[in-house]
Amino acid sequence: MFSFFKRKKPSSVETGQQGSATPDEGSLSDQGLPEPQPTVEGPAEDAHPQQPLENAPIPEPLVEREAAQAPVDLLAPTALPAADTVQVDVAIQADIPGPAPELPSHTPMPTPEPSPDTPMPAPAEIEKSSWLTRLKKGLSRTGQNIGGLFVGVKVDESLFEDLETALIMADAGVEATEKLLTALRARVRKEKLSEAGQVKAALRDILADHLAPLEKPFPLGKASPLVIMIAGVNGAGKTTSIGKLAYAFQAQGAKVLLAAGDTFRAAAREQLMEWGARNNVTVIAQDGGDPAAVAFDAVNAGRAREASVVMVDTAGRLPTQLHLMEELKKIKRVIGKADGAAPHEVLLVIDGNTGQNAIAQIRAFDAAINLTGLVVTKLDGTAKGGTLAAVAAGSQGVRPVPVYWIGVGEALNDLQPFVAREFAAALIGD
Ligand SMILES: Nc1nc2c(ncn2[C@@H]2O[C@H](COP(=O)(O)OP(=O)(O)OP(=O)(O)O)[C@@H](O)[C@H]2O)c(=O)[nH]1
Repeated sequence: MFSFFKRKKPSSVETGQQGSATPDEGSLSDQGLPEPQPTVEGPAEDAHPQQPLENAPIPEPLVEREAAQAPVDLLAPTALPAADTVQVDVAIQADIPGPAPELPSHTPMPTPEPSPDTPMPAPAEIEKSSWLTRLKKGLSRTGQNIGGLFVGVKVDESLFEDLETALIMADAGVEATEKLLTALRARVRKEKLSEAGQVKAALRDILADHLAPLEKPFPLGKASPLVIMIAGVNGAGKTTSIGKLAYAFQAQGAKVLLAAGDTFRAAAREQLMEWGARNNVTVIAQDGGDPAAVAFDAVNAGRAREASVVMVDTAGRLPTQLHLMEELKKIKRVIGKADGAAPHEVLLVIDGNTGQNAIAQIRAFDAAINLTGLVVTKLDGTAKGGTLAAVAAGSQGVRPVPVYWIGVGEALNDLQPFVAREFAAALIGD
């Protein structure tokens, strides 16, 4: 549910003020880039006091919004803002309370007195173990299907046959399944493994090694601002992931700026603004118009404000919608006009429930915009998780694009870096 943004009525907007630099590629030709046009600042009334809003020409509707001037108390109960017009084509009140973010549940529990003999786990350890529990829970369907095969059985050919079926059912695909089972048979022979538990441990190691090439730390400090373009099919979790990443990057000390490049769906822009408010970061938005313009302005704004990260959201699209795939290529090209080395990272967000279709998505988006990484969401619920094994195997000609993060829920800390060993353990129910 989106909050209603209360329109702040700026007392004035500077006459003739233009909005975004147009992303029209004609005007962004190699002959010379247009000077980035001034943008309408969030708290515009202080900046441009000369002319009443009613009489002012409506500027090109670029909005640069300081998402929240007062830090948002993430744990505070949500006070619904007074419902008013949703307007983002002029300055928006900066201190609108957004809805409370989904935070890890904080159920008050009676705290037992720590015994002097019992070492207390460090907060980081608690956080880690809770993440692993959630990952395991998210992948429990596959975990039970595969892990259950090793209970009370002999190590014989029928175990391998059942494993083959379970891996295929988990969306691992034929290539990965064959590769994994060939390696497992060889290990069983070589090490003369006779216990089902030993075979399970061997499978976990082989799977972890198989997935390891997909594990890569995200190069947050590679450039400044690091421009990250985010793409994916409709509803994959792009905007939500951007919000979670903004939170995570800020926690690492980064200064984040967001670009509402999904100009197709108005609610997506508002959704991103909510995330901006929650994280207290600037959001560059435009009412309708060209997503490339928003991206272009955001990169320039990021540089001017010395942001360390600029994340550009884009509208969801299917690889079969060729004109929309062309639009995505254009956004990428125009970002490159604002900064020759950008976008530094091009991420595809994939819904973990998509199964083998994820492979087709990766192939198509990779061909269009040359992906640098994946974010796999919704590995909770019905996701089977084996798709990552298929990606690692280069199934159906897919390039094994690194998986930077995986998501197992809607809470802020439900998106975490992909760790092959943890994922492999969860997949086999360990
Ligand atoms: N269960 C679960 N839900 C998620 C996860 N990530 C995102 N979602 C939910 O998925 C839904 C769609 O997420 P969005 O971020 O709006 O997806 P989008 O890709 O930006 O959508 P479009 O802009 O329409 O293409 C929202 O309800 C999110 O809360 C996840 O890891 N687990």
